[in-house]
Amino acid sequence: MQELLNIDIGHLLSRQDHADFISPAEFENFAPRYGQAFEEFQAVLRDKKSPITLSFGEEAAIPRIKELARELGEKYDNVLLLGIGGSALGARAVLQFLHGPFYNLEQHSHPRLFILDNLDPVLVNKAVGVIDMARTAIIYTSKSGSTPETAAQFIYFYNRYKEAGGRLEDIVIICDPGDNGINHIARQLNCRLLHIPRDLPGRYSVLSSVGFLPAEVTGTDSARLLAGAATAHQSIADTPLQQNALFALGTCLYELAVKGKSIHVLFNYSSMLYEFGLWFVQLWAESLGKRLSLDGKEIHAGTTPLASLGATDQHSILQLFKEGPADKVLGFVTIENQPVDITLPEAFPGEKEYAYFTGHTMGRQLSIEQLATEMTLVGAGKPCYRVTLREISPEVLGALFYFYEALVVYTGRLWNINPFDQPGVEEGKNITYALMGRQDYSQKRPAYQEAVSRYQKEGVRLKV
Ligand SMILES: O=P(O)(O)OC[C@H]1O[C@](O)(CO)[C@@H](O)[C@@H]1O
Repeated sequence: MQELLNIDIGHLLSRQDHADFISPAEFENFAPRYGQAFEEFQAVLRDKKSPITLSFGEEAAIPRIKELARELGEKYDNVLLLGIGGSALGARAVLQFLHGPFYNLEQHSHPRLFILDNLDPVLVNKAVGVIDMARTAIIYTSKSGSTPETAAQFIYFYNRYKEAGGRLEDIVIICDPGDNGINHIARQLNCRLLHIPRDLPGRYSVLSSVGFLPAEVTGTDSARLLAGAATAHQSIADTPLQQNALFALGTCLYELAVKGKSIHVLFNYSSMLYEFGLWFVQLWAESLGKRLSLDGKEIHAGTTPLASLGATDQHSILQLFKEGPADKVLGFVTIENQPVDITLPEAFPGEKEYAYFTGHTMGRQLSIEQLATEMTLVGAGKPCYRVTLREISPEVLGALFYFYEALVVYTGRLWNINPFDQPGVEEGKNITYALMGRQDYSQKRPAYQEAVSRYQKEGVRLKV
């Protein structure tokens, strides 16, 4: 049987020395140079000692998650998921990949799923206009429980839910098991509570109750997502260096970054992968973008992730990819076996711009366009790799999530950084807490207020 994922790195390599690609000598040097780091990483995976392997322990939680999803489905027409970043992007990716963008408009036996992942009064107001709170269950997902955007949304919808006569014990809270405000609230409400493994960071948590419950609500078997991840895990952890796809790709991406390819584009050739692209952006950016190395040196690690959609973005950003700065490496993601294809009937036979479509399928046209795009980029000196997905299925998506999580953690080792923290986002949060009047930030408030007014005075305003 065909593999869940196939990785082609052939067009990251060149036949001779080439500044934009990996040369044969550089490639040959991978094993002696990085082999030990990779084999150590494999050992950590095999021993299930990496935070990402905590997902496999979540198998035990699946029966309870299924039961909860079934109950919510029986009682409610809608499920409203409140979360942001890693607490929402994975669920969005699962929904889009397995059900497409029109899930909420289709007729089916499962509840509609609304994922609100922004603090935006206009958006919230629009949602309120279409969601009947009396027929809506709430899932509040926050690893830390202190993320201010999600907390504000929860406060608002909790009140609307109460006003609509909602049963407090049906609210679902998904969070870290620590002693924090969100757990206190869960106990106070006596509501449903699911815990995320303590050492599983939010952006790596899609393969836990964070992704599993919304998936199950829409009828996706989360055990199949996890089974796909387990297949990828086994291949990454057990395949020797020379044939290991993760070793080859991760090492190429790191070496290309060092050679100045500072932007990593994921060019997804399926609208079903659009949200996966957003999940990838957070995972790559927050994990690898680090000022300090593990030994405290200022290194400003990482490359900038970008998500693009084929064929759509051939008509927007492709021009820049091909002829703009030579600072990008591109990964194409394609689907080998589409669940449906559409054959084009004969039309306008006398018009040469239209006649040639007759008998072609849209799927075939998309794969021709993907190949044409990739080939022209490689021809223009832009290194490209390709990930081919066997089909649209939970197993494939689980494997894809896990593969990119492992890719990030391995390349994090090469950068010598911690891929599991995000110190850079804390300062902005602290200013928000202080200015919003959070009690335990009262001492810091005057200094922040002064800094804010100084900052605003520095603005140079021009009229249009
Ligand atoms: O799940 P939480 O704790 O609400 O955090 C949401 C997001 O905020 C961050 O902590 C910072 O952006 C992300 O890492 C995380 O996914």
